[in-house]
Amino acid sequence: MTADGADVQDGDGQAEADSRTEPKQSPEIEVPAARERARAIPEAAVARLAVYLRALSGLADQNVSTVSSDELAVAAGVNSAKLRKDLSYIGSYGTRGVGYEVSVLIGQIERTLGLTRKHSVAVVGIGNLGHALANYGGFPSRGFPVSALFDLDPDLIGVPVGGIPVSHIDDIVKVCTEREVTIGVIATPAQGAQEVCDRLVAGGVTCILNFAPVVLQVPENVEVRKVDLAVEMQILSFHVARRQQEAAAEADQSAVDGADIGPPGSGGQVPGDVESADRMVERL
Ligand SMILES: NC(=O)c1ccc[n+]([C@@H]2O[C@H](COP(=O)([O-])OP(=O)(O)OC[C@H]3O[C@@H](n4cnc5c(N)ncnc54)[C@H](O)[C@@H]3O)[C@@H](O)[C@H]2O)c1
Repeated sequence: MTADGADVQDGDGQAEADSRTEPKQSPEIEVPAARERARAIPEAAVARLAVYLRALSGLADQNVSTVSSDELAVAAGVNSAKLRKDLSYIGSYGTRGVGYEVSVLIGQIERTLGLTRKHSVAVVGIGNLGHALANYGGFPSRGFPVSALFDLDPDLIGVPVGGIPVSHIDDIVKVCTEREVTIGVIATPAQGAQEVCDRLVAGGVTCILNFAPVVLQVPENVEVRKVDLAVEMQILSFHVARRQQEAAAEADQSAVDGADIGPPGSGGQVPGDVESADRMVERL
């Protein structure tokens, strides 16, 4: 894949104005600066960085060495101005006429997302959701191997799911410590989720992905993300409703505009557009 000449232009970010080339990799200076930048990255941009990483990994698999922002934006399904802005948060501006070096950008995003650290995942609650998560083959290839499963149902203990035998919840601290689990996925009912969380933390887990419909209390050094598909659907619903409102407002506006340029003698009203005229009267 080749880069287009117009790749690295000012998008929407002031940060893009000063530099056009990749900062030199100097660990002594680069690491604290990168940490500082990572703190300032908006949450939504962090989520998109993960999407760029997936697209970049696909390009690397095809031996693509450079990519333009337009090409990467298409591959990631975002607009290229947003992509350039997001990459500016991690100090990556690409090179004019060349674009971004795929391997360098992968390294930068991985460092920013903390993926250079080895992760190991435990899933707790091997019911419908836990089974699906444990059987999903996509986590190991993205750097998140599942290494432990826990439940309290005696029928499940010792049964392999996705190749890993389910351990009893009472062994959670010991097993998590031994297997150096860093991410705990809670897929138990709400009741009991806090206790599961506390036990994961006691086993050294510092990242919790919580599917249970409950707000968890954790120490300051522990990061929690709550996954709620109903919330995602509500957000989708909000966007659709907003689009419909915008479309209705536009239709109203064009009715008003149409009324202004109506045929001579019509008093500005397009014949038959009684409903729009009524709305105009309401507005007055
Ligand atoms: N966030 C979402 O979008 C979403 C979607 C689906 C389900 N969920 C939630 O995920 C959770 C699991 O749903 P499910 O359909 O898989 O339920 P499920 O009843 O099929 O499975 C729950 C499992 O947890 C085990 N369990 C119960 N208490 C436990 C404890 N203290 N320690 C260890 N294991 C325990 C049970 O034995 C069972 O195997 C529920 O809280 C549900 O509300 C969330």
